[in-house]
Amino acid sequence: MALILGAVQVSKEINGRQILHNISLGCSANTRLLIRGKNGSGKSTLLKILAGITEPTGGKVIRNTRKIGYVPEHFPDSLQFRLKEYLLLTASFRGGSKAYVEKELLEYIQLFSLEPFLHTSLKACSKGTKQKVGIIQALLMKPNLLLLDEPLTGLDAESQQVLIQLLRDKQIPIVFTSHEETLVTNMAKEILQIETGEITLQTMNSIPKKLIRVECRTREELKGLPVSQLNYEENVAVFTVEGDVSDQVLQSLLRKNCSILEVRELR
Ligand SMILES: Nc1ncnc2c1ncn2[C@@H]1O[C@H](COP(=O)(O)OP(=O)(O)OP(=O)(O)O)[C@@H](O)[C@H]1O
Repeated sequence: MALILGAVQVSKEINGRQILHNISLGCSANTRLLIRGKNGSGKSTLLKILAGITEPTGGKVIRNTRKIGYVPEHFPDSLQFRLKEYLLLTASFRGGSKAYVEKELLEYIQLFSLEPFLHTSLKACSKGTKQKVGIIQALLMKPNLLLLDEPLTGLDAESQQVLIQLLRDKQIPIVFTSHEETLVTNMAKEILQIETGEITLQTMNSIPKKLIRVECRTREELKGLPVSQLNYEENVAVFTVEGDVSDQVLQSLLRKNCSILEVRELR
């Protein structure tokens, strides 16, 4: 699969202190890579290097796209804009029709319940609201790769679910850091563990399979879906799907007007 982003033996030294040592990784279309580690282990520094915000002092980064959506851990404090004004401005850099950009922005505003804050100055916005602005800003540019530093931090439970769902539907590679278990179980396909700037573990993460029970008129409705252990009787189908495709399967069934009767994680 084509490489979209790669790090080759990347190191970073700041003020004579080695922050990262020989980190290598690669991202292709299906990547959902979680960078995990204790506070101060070097996760944000690595993400900044991947995003091109800061340069490595050793090794190199290969970027085969220029459309990288980067969401920092902390939204900048010094911006002199109001919320909607800022998002419209940043979205305008992407080009294209203004009406289309506004429509898309409106959808994100509704999705993240930002209506009450549209004309609030960014400086006066809460941490969670600023976090949403950072996320929407990155998504509006239609990136080919997302780099997210602690994306769930500061978001309320409902907005966390909205974001997880949005990200799971994206067909682009996503590299993220998180201390939250929800993102580990719902999104990470691979985990890269770093401790004091060094990779200590690189592993695959299996998202639990799901058992789905659904009412549908004919067995044909299930044709072409990646389901297994299918049992169909009297308009009710019971089957299992891999965790990472379960959302797509559910959406496809809903589009066919099937009624979802049960969705259960299989551990
Ligand atoms: N600009 C800088 N100047 C000096 N030291 C820095 C700088 N940026 C990062 N560091 C140091 O590098 C180390 C790694 O920091 P980094 O922010 O990457 O950690 P992290 O794993 O993201 O931590 P957290 O989980 O707390 O967000 C820390 O010891 C930090 O103090």
